[in-house]
Amino acid sequence: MPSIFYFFTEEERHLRANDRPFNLSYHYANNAIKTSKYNIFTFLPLNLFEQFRRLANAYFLFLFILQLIPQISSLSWFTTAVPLILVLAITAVKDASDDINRHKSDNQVNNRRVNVLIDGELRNEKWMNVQVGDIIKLENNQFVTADLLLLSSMCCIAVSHCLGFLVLTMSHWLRCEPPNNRLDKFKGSLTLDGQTYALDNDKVLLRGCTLRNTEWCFGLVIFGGPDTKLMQNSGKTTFKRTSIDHLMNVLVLCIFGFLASMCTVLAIGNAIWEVNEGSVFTVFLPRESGAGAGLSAFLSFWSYVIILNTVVPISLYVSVEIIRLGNSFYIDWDRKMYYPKSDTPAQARTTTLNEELGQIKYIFSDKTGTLTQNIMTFNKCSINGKAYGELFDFARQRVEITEVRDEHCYLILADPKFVFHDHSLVETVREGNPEAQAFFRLLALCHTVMPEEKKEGELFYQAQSPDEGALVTAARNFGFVFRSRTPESITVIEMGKQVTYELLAVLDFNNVRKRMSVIVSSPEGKLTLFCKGADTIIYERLHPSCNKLMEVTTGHLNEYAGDGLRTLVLAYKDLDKGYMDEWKKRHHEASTAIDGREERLDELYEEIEKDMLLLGATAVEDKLQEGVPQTIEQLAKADIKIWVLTGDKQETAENIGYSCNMLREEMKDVFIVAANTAEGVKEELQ
Ligand SMILES: Nc1ncnc2c1ncn2[C@@H]1O[C@H](COP(=O)(O)OP(=O)(O)OP(=O)(O)O)[C@@H](O)[C@H]1O
Ligand SMILES: [Mg+2]
Repeated sequence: MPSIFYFFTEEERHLRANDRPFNLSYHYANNAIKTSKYNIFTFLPLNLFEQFRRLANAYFLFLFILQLIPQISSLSWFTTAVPLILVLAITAVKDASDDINRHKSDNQVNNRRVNVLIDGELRNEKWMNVQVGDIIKLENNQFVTADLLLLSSMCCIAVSHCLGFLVLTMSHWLRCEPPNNRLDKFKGSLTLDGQTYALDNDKVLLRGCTLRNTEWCFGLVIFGGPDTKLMQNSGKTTFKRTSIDHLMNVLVLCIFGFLASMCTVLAIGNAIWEVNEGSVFTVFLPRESGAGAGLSAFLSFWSYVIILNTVVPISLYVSVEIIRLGNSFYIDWDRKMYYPKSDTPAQARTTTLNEELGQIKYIFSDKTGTLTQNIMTFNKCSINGKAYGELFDFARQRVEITEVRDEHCYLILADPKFVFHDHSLVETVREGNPEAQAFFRLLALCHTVMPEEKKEGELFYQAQSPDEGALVTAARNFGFVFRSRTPESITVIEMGKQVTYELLAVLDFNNVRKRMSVIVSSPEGKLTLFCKGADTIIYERLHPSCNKLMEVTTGHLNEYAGDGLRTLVLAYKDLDKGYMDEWKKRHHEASTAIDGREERLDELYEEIEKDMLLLGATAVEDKLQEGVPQTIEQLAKADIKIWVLTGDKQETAENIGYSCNMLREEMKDVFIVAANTAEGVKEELQ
């Protein structure tokens, strides 16, 4: 391939694993990074240039130049030069020390070591010497060196479809998109022995991440150093201006105008004086005799600029900055903004925006984890039309509390911290109620949790979403212990008996689908699809025979939502072998398709996730964080409008809104905007 490509903007990246000469011909950036701005030689000119881009400095420089002209200045040059040089020097020292720190951190990162596969053996190389196309080996808890295509790993965690180790002599060819800053998208393809495989976001590890729960992995470097998504995202920070800055700029400009007009008037006066009286005053300013009145007026215009320069309050900028700096110290020191539990003081991250704090009109907040604790507890459930969980009497007080702990010998591996306030459910499961068992089997199978069993009998769950963690833990304590998973199977201990299910497909969750499913085959060969998701979504996809059960369950769901609990609906469907085989084939085709992959998969999911049978619903509680209602009340008093983002069911969201004082009783008609398009929303608002 011609190296001419280098001169054009890259349109598509081509590379081959472990073929340095080939990859080098494209002149891709290697893995060294540079965040520093200057080196020894460029420091002085670049830094001065940057400093003089600030209005105050440029203004003083201009005055200084005027003062150097003897015909204009009656003041000596050092009156401006000394303060200017002082300011420049202090800033330069600060910039230099910042840049030295950047150099240090660059060096530290660039000199990290990683194992690179070169000529068939692993060599310990510096990060900066890693090239695009190299195969590197990462170990647990190591930082990911560059943007990698995951080739193989011990314990595939996020990646269920590993590509298998690239045999190095095989003819292969990798094409992918050029470097960009989209963290959530990656498109590429791998041609191996004439077969093309699609590569997507799931198969790349990005620089800046850390490898976890994985003994080792091999990855192929796709983007290095400045081309990595991390570096592509670290753009220049824009300088933010507050409204006071704007006002100050306008005022200073007006004062400049005033100065200019004053000098003009004085210069005209000077010209008139000279015509009438002659140039007697020139003892102060050395001027050649015989110069015309016009020239003299022009020169004296600039003299007045120097003499009257104090009307321009350029030091205002400096003073305001000092005030803000002091202000930010007060914020950092504020005892009332200190949270002792986690030892967190308030922190003024930027010193330029302090006064804007008093001008806040809107607060945009996330719900889960920001307003709430993000500690989910499985509280209630409805199985086949019967509700279990805390029982309340009319006065809404607990009447019967029986805690479910691992007092039963069959509950091996139970989580000792789990409590559930209703004993009848344990009895129901133990008696072998098929729906209750299917309910917990579903919870044990349909999720993306990773188990970790460090010691025999000590099981930990690592859940990306805490809701799922709570549900799987619940199943575990009711006798359906999710024990381990591989990309092809899930092992569950059901009422003390170990059962391994073959995992045929995972229909992932995303916030458009609002549901997730798994298709598993039991050891007896029975094929089942288990699905859990938002009630509205699942209800649309149920078999008509569930109508009655649906009504009862809806009643329970409304009750749960009324208590502000997060609900999920569970459903299942038995599949027959012939259909599944055929579906699986189409699924494989769709998942390796290069264009329209997502749409095709969605269609297939839609096709199989229908006519399901309802099992029940779960209710998970996520308590509000301490002080949230009080804080929101205070904010509301200050007339600050608050927007909260959540994916919860509408009733749940409303109830949480009430419980955290976002919505108050007197706000009688909460109105709902339910449109899906920008236009629709506008119309409804009107
Ligand atoms: N792991 C999951 N499996 C199946 N369905 C889920 C899962 N997580 C959430 N859902 C459903 O999808 C809906 C949207 O969830 P999503 O996670 O997108 O919301 P969110 O924006 O994270 O909201 P929140 O911040 O309140 O969690 C939820 O109301 C729930 O019904
Ligand atoms: Mg969520």
